[in-house]
Amino acid sequence: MSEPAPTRRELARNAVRAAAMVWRSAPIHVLGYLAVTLVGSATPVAVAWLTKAVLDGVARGQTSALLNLAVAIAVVTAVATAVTHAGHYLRAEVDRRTALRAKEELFAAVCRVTGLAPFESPAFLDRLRLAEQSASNPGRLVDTALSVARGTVTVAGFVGSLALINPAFTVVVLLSAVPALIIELRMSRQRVAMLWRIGPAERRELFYAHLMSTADAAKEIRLFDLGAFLRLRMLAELRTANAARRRMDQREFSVQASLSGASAIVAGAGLVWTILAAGRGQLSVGDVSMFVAAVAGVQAALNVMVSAGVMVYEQLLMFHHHVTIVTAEPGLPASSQARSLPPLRRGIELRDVWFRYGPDHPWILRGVDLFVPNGETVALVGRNGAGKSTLVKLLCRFYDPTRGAILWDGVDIRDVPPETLRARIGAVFQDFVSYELTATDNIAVGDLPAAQDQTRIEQAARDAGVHDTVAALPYGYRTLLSRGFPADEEEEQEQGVLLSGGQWQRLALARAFLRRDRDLMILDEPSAGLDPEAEHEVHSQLARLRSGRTSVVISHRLGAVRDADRIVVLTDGVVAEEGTHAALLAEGGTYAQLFTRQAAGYLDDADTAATETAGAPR
Ligand SMILES: Nc1ncnc2c1ncn2[C@@H]1O[C@H](COP(=O)(O)OP(=O)(O)OP(=O)(O)O)[C@@H](O)[C@H]1O
Repeated sequence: MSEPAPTRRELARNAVRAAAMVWRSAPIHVLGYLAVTLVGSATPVAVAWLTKAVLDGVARGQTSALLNLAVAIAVVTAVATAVTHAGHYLRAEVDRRTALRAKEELFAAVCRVTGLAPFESPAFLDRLRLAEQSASNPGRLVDTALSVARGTVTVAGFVGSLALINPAFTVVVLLSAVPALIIELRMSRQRVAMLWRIGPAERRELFYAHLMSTADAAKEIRLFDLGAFLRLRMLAELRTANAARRRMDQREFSVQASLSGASAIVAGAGLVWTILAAGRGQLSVGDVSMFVAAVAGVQAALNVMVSAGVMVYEQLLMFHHHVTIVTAEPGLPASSQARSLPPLRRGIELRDVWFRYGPDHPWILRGVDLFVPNGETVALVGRNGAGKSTLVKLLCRFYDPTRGAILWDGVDIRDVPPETLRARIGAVFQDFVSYELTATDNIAVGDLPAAQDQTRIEQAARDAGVHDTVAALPYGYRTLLSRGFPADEEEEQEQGVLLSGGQWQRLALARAFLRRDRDLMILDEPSAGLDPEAEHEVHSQLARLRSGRTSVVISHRLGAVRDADRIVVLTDGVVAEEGTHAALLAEGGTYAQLFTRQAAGYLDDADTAATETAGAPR
């Protein structure tokens, strides 16, 4: 798996973008860093000059000025130390500020993604990981750019001296850096491509490591004794990634060894020429020593420049992942004529909706025609995998139908900005999220602006039947619902608490109650984790909430949906049956079969109980 490398033009644009980001994030610190770097590079020269003056003074016997010179050397040395420390601090601050901005940009873009498909795409997830990595140390760009600048100054300084002695050889030394640059650039492209290739292995390694270190999986891992199995898998992924990195390092090592050999040959040839010229009396001993120093200086500086240039290039290749995500379209195709969405009046229609999760996936919906009238409750039932949750995801426009359309009072929902549509929907999803936040926050996420009002939160909790539970927590609504984080020190909470599955389910319901004023309420298995009494209570509450509102309810507990205005049975990707509970029972189809089987299960239990009671010893 590889991906096309960015073009030169794209890289140039990325360079400007990266420089602008570093500059905008920390202009003062960047300037400060430049200043201390310049001062830092000037101090050795100053010390050298001052030392020379001291030595000359000693030689001439002018000891009166020596004290001042000694103080000057001490001051310059102190300045050199101070600017080194200041440089470290400023560089770290540039890193921190730029990383903050890069992360802000990156995750704003991630949150802008409108559909769910990218989060199920390995390419997107790999890119996101590399983009995060590229944001972790952006100050390196400044450093490497400075190294290039410093190298240029050194090269310019030595090239002058070298050219005076042997102009032709100067050209040879300079040209010898060109193949090195080309080869190193190719290596850095290969390195970035290698990082892309090992992305899935590294993500799997993280996945196994995460599994082994979180409470969610701890029970099963211990009961099924999965520790060694997961650890070995994690290590296998790490070995795969290491092997790819090692191969790359070995290739780089052999290339760099060859390049060093080539530089040594160039330098050696120069030295031979110099010695011969000195032998012929064309060069003095001083010229030979200058020549040797200048060749070494130019080669060392060119090396630094090439490595720094290559590092900038590599960083820009990595930064390309950041730019790709940040500048990507938000996902679902946007209509050219975005329409507003008036409150629902007539209803929502699914017109010949076909859907599959990808071109190589099976069809899940195969031409669903369905009308959800305004103010009515439609219950979706069907066997596992029939496509009920998928249909609900299409209603929220997490995906677009592959064929057909969903119309909201006749308006195709693809013509409406997704956030406008979603603002009109309240939902409890089958796989709702248990946020490791306080109880208040766990409810407030249902409607953040409205949730400023604590009484609304408490009312939603009351409606969901969870108020008493929350109020009885050690810190009431402020209690942290997690044991994985230290609780709020200001509140003097020592550690958070955990809720039971059914209590979490009720909190998720409270979130939905906070959005009770929305046009469409989606309830996907809203009572899955509740005990029978709680289920009855919640369904009665939901029935009150739904009354006069449009809702789509999914439940395998058919007793809970029998009161729906319309029950729709999904089978093989189409609406197989539709009607009221009574009508569908009378029809004697799939619904009647499912319902009677479920009811028989309850009856069997009752019968057993009755038999046991009857047969109990008198
Ligand atoms: N994100 C996804 N990518 C690929 N396939 C998916 C995805 N989500 C669901 N599926 C597949 O779509 C089919 C329908 O799943 P869906 O969750 O809609 O069924 P359901 O009727 O809600 O089932 P259940 O009653 O078990 O909750 C399943 O075969 C499932 O494997």
